[in-house]
Amino acid sequence: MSDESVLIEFDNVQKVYPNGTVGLKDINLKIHEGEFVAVVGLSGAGKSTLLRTINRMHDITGGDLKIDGASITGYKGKELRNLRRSVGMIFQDFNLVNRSSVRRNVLSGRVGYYSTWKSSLGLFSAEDKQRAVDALKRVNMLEKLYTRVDELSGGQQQRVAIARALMQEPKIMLADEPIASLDPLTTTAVMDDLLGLNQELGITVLANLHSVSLAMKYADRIIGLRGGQLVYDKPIAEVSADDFDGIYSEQAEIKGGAVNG
Ligand SMILES: Nc1ncnc2c1ncn2[C@@H]1O[C@H](COP(=O)(O)OP(=O)(O)OP(=O)(O)O)[C@@H](O)[C@H]1O
Repeated sequence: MSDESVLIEFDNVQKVYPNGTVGLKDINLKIHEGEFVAVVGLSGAGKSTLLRTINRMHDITGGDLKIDGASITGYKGKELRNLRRSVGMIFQDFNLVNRSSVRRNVLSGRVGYYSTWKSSLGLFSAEDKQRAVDALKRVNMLEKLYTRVDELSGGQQQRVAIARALMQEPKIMLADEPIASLDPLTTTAVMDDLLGLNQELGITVLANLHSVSLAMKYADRIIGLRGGQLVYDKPIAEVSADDFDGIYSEQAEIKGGAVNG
């Protein structure tokens, strides 16, 4: 793929947490616009850390991270707000406001575009109210517009979280173990939603997944982490199931022994 289509670039990225734990080590990685990348690896491999450096939920401690060719490492104030608007994120535990309605939760995805006082009073424009309806339609949740979030199933809540992230009009969607709390049926619905926004809206998706078979079904590229290092990176056409036997058994071996993290 051409270098012009590089959207996210990790250049020798390091992340050491304040307590000394190494989260990421020498990561060199280019993600292209429109890719659906699955990040696999055992627990503690650094998958969440990798995702969270992209929206600066975690600051890196070495190297550089670029989005659209610009280093985001020193972003503050307006630049940081703009970065966070352009990067949507969903989480394993959904992170919704349970006692509020679906509509209110989805509209809250738009707060990055409002002054604090307007959003705290719920003064959203007609255009944004329509945007919320459209986002909910996309994930088949419009009928729940006025339902309280705590009356929804896990899968429905994750779909609301996707709609909320879509309100930001993101270029990038980070999905941190998006289906880890869901049953197989709702897993398919949520993964199909992510695939839809990748293929239909052109949003670049990075999803941390424990399931290799889901990674193979949905992603067009798989990267593997172990002990904070990038140990695997292949387009889906070149991936074989044996690769994962290798990666996971090797990981298990190393985790039991030499490598910290
Ligand atoms: N806030 C933190 N402070 C210190 N260490 C942390 C922090 N967050 C994560 N770590 C450590 O960094 C390493 C990578 O963690 P990370 O959560 O990125 O892994 P992961 O692959 O996403 O794991 P999981 O699948 O369990 O979520 C682990 O050793 C973890 O304990």
